[in-house]
Amino acid sequence: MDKQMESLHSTIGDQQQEIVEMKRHFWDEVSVDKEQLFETYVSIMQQAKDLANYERVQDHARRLLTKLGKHIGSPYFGRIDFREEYEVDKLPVTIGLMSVTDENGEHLVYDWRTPIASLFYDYAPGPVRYRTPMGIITGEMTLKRQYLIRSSKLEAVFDTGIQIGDDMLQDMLKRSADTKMKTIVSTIQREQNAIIRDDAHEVLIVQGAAGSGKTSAAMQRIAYLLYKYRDSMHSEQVVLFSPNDLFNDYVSNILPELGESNMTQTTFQQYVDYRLRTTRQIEDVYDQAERLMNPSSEEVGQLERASARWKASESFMAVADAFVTSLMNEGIAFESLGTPKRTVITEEMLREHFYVTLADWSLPARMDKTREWIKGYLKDWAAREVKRVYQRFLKQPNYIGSEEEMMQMSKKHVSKWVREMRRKAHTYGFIKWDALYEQFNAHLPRWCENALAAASTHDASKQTNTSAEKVAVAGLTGIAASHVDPDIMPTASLVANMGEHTLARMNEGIIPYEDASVFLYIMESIEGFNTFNHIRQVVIDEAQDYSAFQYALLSRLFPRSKFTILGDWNQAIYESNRVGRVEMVQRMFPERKSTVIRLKKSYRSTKPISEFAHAILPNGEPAEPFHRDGKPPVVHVVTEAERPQLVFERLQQLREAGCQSIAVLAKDEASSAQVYQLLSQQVEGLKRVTKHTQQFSVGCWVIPSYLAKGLEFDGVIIWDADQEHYGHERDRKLLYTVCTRALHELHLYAVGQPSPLLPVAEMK
Ligand SMILES: Nc1ncnc2c1ncn2[C@@H]1O[C@H](COP(=O)(O)OP(=O)(O)OP(=O)(O)O)[C@@H](O)[C@H]1O
Repeated sequence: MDKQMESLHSTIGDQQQEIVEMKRHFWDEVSVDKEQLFETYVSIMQQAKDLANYERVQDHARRLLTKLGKHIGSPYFGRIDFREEYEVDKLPVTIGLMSVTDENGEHLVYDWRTPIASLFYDYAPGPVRYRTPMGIITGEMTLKRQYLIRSSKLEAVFDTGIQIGDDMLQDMLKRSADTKMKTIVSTIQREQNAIIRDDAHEVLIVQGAAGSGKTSAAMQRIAYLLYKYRDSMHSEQVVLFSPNDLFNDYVSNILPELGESNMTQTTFQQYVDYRLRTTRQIEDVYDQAERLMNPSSEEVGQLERASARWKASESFMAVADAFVTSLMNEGIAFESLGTPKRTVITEEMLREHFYVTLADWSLPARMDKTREWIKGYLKDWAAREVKRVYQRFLKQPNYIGSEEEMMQMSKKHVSKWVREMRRKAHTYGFIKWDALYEQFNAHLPRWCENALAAASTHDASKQTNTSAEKVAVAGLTGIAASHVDPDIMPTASLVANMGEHTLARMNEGIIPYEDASVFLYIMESIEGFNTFNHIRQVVIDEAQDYSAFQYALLSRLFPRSKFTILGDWNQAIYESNRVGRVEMVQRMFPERKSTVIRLKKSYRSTKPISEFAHAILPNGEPAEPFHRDGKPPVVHVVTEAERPQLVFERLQQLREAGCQSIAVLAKDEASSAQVYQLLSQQVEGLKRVTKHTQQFSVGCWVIPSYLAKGLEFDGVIIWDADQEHYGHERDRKLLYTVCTRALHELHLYAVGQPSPLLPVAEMK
């Protein structure tokens, strides 16, 4: 690698000299002589081509140099000796973060993503097989060895068995939590490797316990896919949907560290904000969480929680479908188009065109055709209007100028309004979208009845095996209708209350979070679904936080993409998504081949912390903790007055014990602000995370519980693990989520009675 870097340095240096020379003499050959015009042209083109070539080579050399520089301190981490069937000689295969070849092109180190390297992750010494583009290769692995090399120093060597050595993993897991996620390439576990290299499924769903390496596996998977399909797939064709900007920042280093460019990172909220045609403010998931945690009354809380739950479900999707189906015949509120003084196209004209002229077309086709009709109408209108304005100008004595100028002025005057109206038509501004969603809520019980009726038609058609059209009657997609569960349909009066409550929120100028995706789904069902065809791979992290509507939208948004979906339904802390299940996610991609992989082992926390956290969820998915010793979690029962001082002392103690990142987790935003105020005087460098925080640094942080999702800290202090804050059954998953953020130490503080959801722990 040293030799290669040296040679690259000199190539870059020599070429740089060449480029400077070429640029300096670029114009020397240029002749102004007309006779030599053609020769001049050829010479310039040739030079430009050479220059571009040099620059391309330079660019490549520079990138390679950076890569070599990055990996030279730790050029490999594994070795296997492999003897192919019917061969005599063993091939030693050294594995690292990048392939390195000698001057003859022979591999010195194999990239961890090469087919042969998969043996390292999948097998113990013995008979083995691996898949290559040419077919399956079988043979015997006679040695499997791991190296720990840091800063060009060999620190340890292990010969290992089935799993990638526990010693190595212990060493990795003992380290401190960083502000950025770590790569796990040298210790990828077999079941994680299956996720990383899966190529057979269009939708890969991973359900894994907290800390089981879902996010890590997904990141290495992207690096793997970018390597495998390097000729046809680029990083900008990969999109990551993550919970927030902070999380985006946390994982943003992985791909560059693995030598790839970063993918596009976004949040679903950003898409909704960009796309939803509303003048109201769209609530985000965090404001929703705050609202549901702190309702104005118990009654409102019950209603809002039920509403949020129901509005995320497939059953409710059937209700939205029923509403959209009804709009085929009537009900869309139109917005007239015109100038400030005159209406040009009235609501009535639009209604007539949409519901009579285009009655036989689908809704998206009607939208498109109405838009075109408006544009045509405006063209005729503009011609008439220009004449009218021109006549008016002619009659006005204070306008002076030639007839030509007057005509120009008239055209300019009219085209300003035409442009404005065309823009409105283009963005479907001829529909009163907010009014439409209000109408949906005003008659919610009616759409529920329609949905139930459609569902029974659907069931009947299924039983009698009648035509596909009948199934489609059940809803636009047919997916939702088949999963209408009459048992979870709220009663008619509750439904009416929910509708009214949403209307009241809309009157206050807000679209509640649980409604935003429903509204968008209705809007896109009418307009036609928006699509991004060039995207090849979509990764959805914290998948349990997405509703049926969000999946339905995402699957249509990326029609040509494969999906990697990672979630832990044990961490479904948002009320609006508790109905979500892995099976529901599969149903949302009916035409794509999908599979579910379960990760059962959790790596993040020490064994005592993992066991403590899992005992909070006795009915959750089972998880086996990786065996790493540590101190058991402690529940501290304290008085309110002494808590700040005790937590301060705990922070000091954790810092002295070597914890570099420590989080004090308070349940909601208000208490997190209060804790920050109480502690910031004493704790030097204390920082606070809010939903607007975009970046993370090592140190002590105060964080509202729900914002700690996906992150990890050396030490975690839970400020309010008491009956008052975590007293309800509905708080169980949140409590589990916050406890599983800790790598090495977990301390819970309770004023008065500790939370009844906690397992019996050491109390102080
Ligand atoms: N094979 C591995 N080798 C080394 N460390 C690993 C491995 N798998 C997971 N880890 C570590 O375990 C921790 C948890 O991983 P990660 O955040 O990917 O899990 P997760 O399943 O996404 O967790 P959560 O759902 O709780 O957010 C990280 O510190 C990660 O580096």
